[in-house]
Amino acid sequence: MLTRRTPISIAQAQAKMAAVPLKLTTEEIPVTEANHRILAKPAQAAYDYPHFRRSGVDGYAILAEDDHDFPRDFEVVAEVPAGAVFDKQLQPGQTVRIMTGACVPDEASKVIMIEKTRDKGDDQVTMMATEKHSNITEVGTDFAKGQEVMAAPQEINPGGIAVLTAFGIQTVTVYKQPRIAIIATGTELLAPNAPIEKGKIYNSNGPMLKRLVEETGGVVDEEVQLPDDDDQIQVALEEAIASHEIVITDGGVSVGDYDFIGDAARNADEMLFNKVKQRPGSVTTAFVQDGTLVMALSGNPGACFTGFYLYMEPLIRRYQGMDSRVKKVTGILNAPYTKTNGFDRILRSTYEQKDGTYYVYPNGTDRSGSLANLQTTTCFCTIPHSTEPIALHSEVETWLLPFK
Ligand SMILES: Nc1nc2c(c(=O)[nH]1)N[C@H]1C(S)=C(S)[C@@H](COP(=O)(O)OP(=O)(O)OC[C@H]3O[C@@H](n4cnc5c(N)ncnc54)[C@H](O)[C@@H]3O)O[C@H]1N2
Ligand code: MOO
Repeated sequence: MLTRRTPISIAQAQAKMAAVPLKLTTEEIPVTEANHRILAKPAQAAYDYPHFRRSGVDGYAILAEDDHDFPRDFEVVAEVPAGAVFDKQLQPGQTVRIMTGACVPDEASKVIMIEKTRDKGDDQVTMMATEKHSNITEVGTDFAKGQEVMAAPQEINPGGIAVLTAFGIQTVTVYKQPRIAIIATGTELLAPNAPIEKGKIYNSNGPMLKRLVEETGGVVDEEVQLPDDDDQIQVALEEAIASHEIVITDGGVSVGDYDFIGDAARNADEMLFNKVKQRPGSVTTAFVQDGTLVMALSGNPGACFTGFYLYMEPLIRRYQGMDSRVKKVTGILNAPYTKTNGFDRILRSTYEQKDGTYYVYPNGTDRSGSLANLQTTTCFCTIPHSTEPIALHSEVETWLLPFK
């Protein structure tokens, strides 16, 4: 029997996803493994940085009282390489030869660069001229002791790893990444190494979804491909739900004889939606079962890609205390689009930004079943449902995609 579905708007579907309660948990991990993880607890400076007066050049440190009447001769009383400390007191007429990164004696006011000096031998050096700047980085120039060096939540990047490491911080508290299972369904799906056959296709959505999840900060620890077999799908779904925060299914969500995911949605603890007023991806379905969110994306590649960004990306980000990275802006439609639509249509597009305005270009086909433009799409734009074609240069809601 054909099951009737009640479609809701994209905004309503997104609101339902945003209202799903999530249990955010944290873990402590080594800083060296924290790249792209989301910091959950801010980090503080345990000491001033730098914590000693640091020479910015290779040269000679001098006292303020000697900083006049150049050229001028000095007695070189020590050499201070990086890592060493001059443990005496610099006297008038004396200098220490000091290297970049080395600790400048407290009493010195300036470091004269080597290029401005002449070595006279016998521990004597002539400084030819003074310097405009001290060439010394004072204590606490980067961070003062107790200052927040990294606020939370934020994504740690290689630069952030340097900041944390500079304070000897070895572990950080980050949000746990949601564990996600991907179940691709379809008897037409071939094994990756099988020869191509008439009527069959490779599971191109599976690897795409895995990378989309990973780029968003989730962990895919189960990836299965199943034929359209109700029993097999039910068993896989139950097992995946029992051990994951999120399960993504792909395909088999329409009303065909072999589309079994819709039944699981209707029988679930909570059905969020099983049809959205959008193209592509009107069949997109979401439900909660035993506390696990199941997102059923369309098998059609264009719809699968679109559905991920509209519904999955914000959820995976929220699991890590962060907002979606899909940036919503107003764009100007820079190519005609004459089709009328009963549902809002999300066009895979590209954009350019000129003088603060986003110009949006539909990126070839808008067909749900096409994957031709997935590599080159950089944004979506929404063509609102309407019985009239949308005019060229209309303002359109535009969704800039991350990683593009
Ligand atoms: N009678 C109706 N038929 C259809 C309706 C409808 O309302 N009534 N909706 C259409 C719309 S709209 C869409 S979208 C699709 C959705 O289909 P499913 O999500 O159930 O997906 P499948 O039927 O399994 O496959 C659709 C298409 O995608 C290909 N596919 C599936 N899995 C993959 C994969 N892992 N990698 C690449 N391609 C995949 C599959 O071979 C089909 O060509 O239903 C319409 N039908
Ligand atoms: O929902 Mo389908 O992807 O709209 O063609």
